[in-house]
Amino acid sequence: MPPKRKSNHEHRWKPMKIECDDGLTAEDFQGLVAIEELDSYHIIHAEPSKKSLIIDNDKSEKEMKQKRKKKKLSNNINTFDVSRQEIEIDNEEDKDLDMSHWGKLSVPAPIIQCLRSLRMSMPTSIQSLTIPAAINDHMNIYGAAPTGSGKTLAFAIPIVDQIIKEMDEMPNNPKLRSIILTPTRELAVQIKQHIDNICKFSSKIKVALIVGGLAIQKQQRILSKQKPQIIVATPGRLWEMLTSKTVPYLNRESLITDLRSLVIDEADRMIEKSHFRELRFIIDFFKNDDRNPLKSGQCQVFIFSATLTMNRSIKNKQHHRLSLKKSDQDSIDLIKLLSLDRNTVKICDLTDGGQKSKPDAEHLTESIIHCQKDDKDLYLYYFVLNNPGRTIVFCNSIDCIRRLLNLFRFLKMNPLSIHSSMPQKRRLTNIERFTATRNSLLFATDIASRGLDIPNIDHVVHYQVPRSADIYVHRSGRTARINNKGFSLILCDPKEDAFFLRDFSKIIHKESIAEYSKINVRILKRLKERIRLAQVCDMLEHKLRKNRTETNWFRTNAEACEIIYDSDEQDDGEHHFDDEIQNASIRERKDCERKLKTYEHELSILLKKPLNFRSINK
Ligand SMILES: Nc1ncnc2c1ncn2[C@@H]1O[C@H](COP(=O)(O)OP(=O)(O)OP(=O)(O)O)[C@@H](O)[C@H]1O
Repeated sequence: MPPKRKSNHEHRWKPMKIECDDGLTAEDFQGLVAIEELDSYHIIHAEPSKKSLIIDNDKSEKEMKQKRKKKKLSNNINTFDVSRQEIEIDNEEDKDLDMSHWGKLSVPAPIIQCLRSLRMSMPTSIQSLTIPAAINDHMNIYGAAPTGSGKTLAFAIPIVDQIIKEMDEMPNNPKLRSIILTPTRELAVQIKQHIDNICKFSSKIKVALIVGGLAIQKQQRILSKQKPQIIVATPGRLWEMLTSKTVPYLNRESLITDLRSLVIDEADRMIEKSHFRELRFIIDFFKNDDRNPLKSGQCQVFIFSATLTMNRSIKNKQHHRLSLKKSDQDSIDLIKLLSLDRNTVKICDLTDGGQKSKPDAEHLTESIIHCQKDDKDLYLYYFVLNNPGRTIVFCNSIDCIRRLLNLFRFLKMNPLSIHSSMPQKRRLTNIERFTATRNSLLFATDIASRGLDIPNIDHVVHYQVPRSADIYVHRSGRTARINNKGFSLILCDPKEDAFFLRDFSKIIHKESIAEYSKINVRILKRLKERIRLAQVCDMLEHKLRKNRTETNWFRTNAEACEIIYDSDEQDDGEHHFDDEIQNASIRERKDCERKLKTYEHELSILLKKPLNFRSINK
């Protein structure tokens, strides 16, 4: 039905005050008595023959909201009445799933229906161990389980269960009940999505994201307006908000009295130098109050990671790790640091002290290519061409990522990247683009090594050997998640090999990492020329960038000295900055541009020639 057209008098015209700030007097309005305005409308442009319609905005907005809500309901699982615990199931296939295993763990019906719609019928081992202890016995949980084994739901389900129980009692008075701390922003975004997925039965459960790199004002507004029961945060931004006292909802008193759970995800990372300061602030915030909710048991604590129990003497060997001061020794023991009574903590270690933090050999195939440092580009290119799919390549530095990104752009591989110097929004869109494309290549630093749950990553490549064993575990764990198969490849130069052998062998079982065998020397030779050309193009482009930066520097300085600067034309003599340098720079730039064009053209011809990988893979 088309919206009803309204006559003029039905609209809500409002008198408007005439402002005369611009020096206008009433006389200037020449007999005009008053102005009225109408702001609650929008115009729908009809077909050319018909007139446009003015629609009452209040009403149409309402209608649109209702429509949106209806659509949302039909897309998701339905019904919001938690107490009735009846949720309609959209998909006929889901009805046949046996969800009884979750019921046995005391998971409430609304969550089970969400899990059904996600087609998760069987709890994972860590979920089976921790959920009943958290829900029924209200234990604090200290959980170590392999990467991709479902640790997020192991803490998310008890947190939501607690909120459901409370909603029955006081449905209209939301309070901040849970804070989840994670080391990276991307992980926080993902945890929020996981929780949203199991809260679809109720629009009343709100989860907010408090992370750096995105507008703080917007996050403050969301907190004030939505009053979320759950906050997923990175410690720095949370601390900033707490201390700025700009959001009344996030005040000291409410945290001490209202909070019912605190999660420290990737806990071993959180106690490393870069995150520990802010985490300690937050913990001290609770500890410095006589009513410390962590100590009293009012606030349940969840501590999780795949490498939580990994032998610390191995992890701490690396220089970049927390150099422990004597006074900080205790901080490593999070249970002690949080003032938890050990009798209230359920310790679940499914990793055998870190020996089994990765997916098992049945699911994760680990491989290595020993090569010279200069040949890594070639082997990486070979591997990616020979193994189509979703591949994430980890590097130890941002410079390395930038170089590889450029190189693989010249090779027309459409690479993406993620590292800490990138604007947050681009980090998130790059992950989205990587996830949305079946054959995609992402270069990443270790900000992407922990926790990220991107579906169906087929391969992980360690372009540089990671600096510690736990990083190796987390990087490799981006593939082979939740019983899927995956492949991890290390590119190892002789220097790294010595280090790898010395420091990793105890934890990683180097003997289980086989030498990558599918190398065809004939194809490798052909790829060599492509790599050489791409490297030359990269080098030339780098030179060009440098030249531009220098030119800009000259220009800025020339302008500062009030000297006329023209990069392309000869100066007429009187005021010139430094002709010789300037002209050399222009010549160099033009030479670079010409060479770059030639090499790019040569490379594009080579890239069109087919390579027959099929014969090797048979
Ligand atoms: N019981 C389940 N059945 C099927 N899939 C599940 C189940 N529990 C969790 N998953 C899915 O498994 C994937 C991995 O879960 P999650 O990210 O929680 O792993 P993790 O143990 O935290 O991994 P990491 O240590 O790498 O952070 C997610 O996509 C999640 O939705």
